[in-house]
Amino acid sequence: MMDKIEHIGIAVKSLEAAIPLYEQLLNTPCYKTELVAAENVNTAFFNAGPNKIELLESASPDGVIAKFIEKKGEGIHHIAFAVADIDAEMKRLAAAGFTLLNETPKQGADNKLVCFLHPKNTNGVLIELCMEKPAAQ
Ligand SMILES: C[C@@H](C(=O)O)C(=O)SCCNC(=O)CCNC(=O)[C@H](O)C(C)(C)COP(=O)(O)OP(=O)(O)OC[C@H]1O[C@@H](n2cnc3c(N)ncnc32)[C@H](O)[C@@H]1OP(=O)(O)O
Ligand SMILES: [Co+2]
Repeated sequence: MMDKIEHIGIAVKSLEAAIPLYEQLLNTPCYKTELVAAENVNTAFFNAGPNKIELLESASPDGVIAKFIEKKGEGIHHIAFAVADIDAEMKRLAAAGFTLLNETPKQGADNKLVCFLHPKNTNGVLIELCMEKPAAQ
């Protein structure tokens, strides 16, 4: 089962410019920035009630965010749902015919394991599943 919307990802050209703007918009400070090297993105997070906003800036000119902005411009890039068991959700969705963009959960921001679903099977919306990483044994 999908739980709440964990965050909405927004592609921006410049975090330096977008962070103060979103701080003003949401009337709350950015609580963390993080480079997610595996995804080639710099991220910035804000709380919005029970949900979060994730700003995404490409960490290199050939990253997925740079490509997205080149094609579509800045804007909403993905919707992330919190899931309690990412392996079980990935199995369920693959069996239902969705296209998983990674076959095993991968490292996301904020100590999460994540999986993306191709937008071609989800009405043009890139979906992210994310699960809090279990504490190391
Ligand atoms: C840090 C982490 C976290 O929260 O923890 C994150 O969020 S990282 C967030 C950044 N990482 C990711 O997004 C990883 C998953 N994304 C990907 O693997 C890729 O971006 C794909 C979604 C497969 C697209 O890559 P691809 O090389 O195929 O790009 P492309 O430009 O040729 O796009 C193929 C088709 O998908 C569409 N397309 C591309 N990105 C899209 C998006 N974000 N939302 C909706 N549609 C999208 C294009 O317009 C195109 O449609 P047409 O064919 O109709 O022209
Ligand atoms: Co995300």
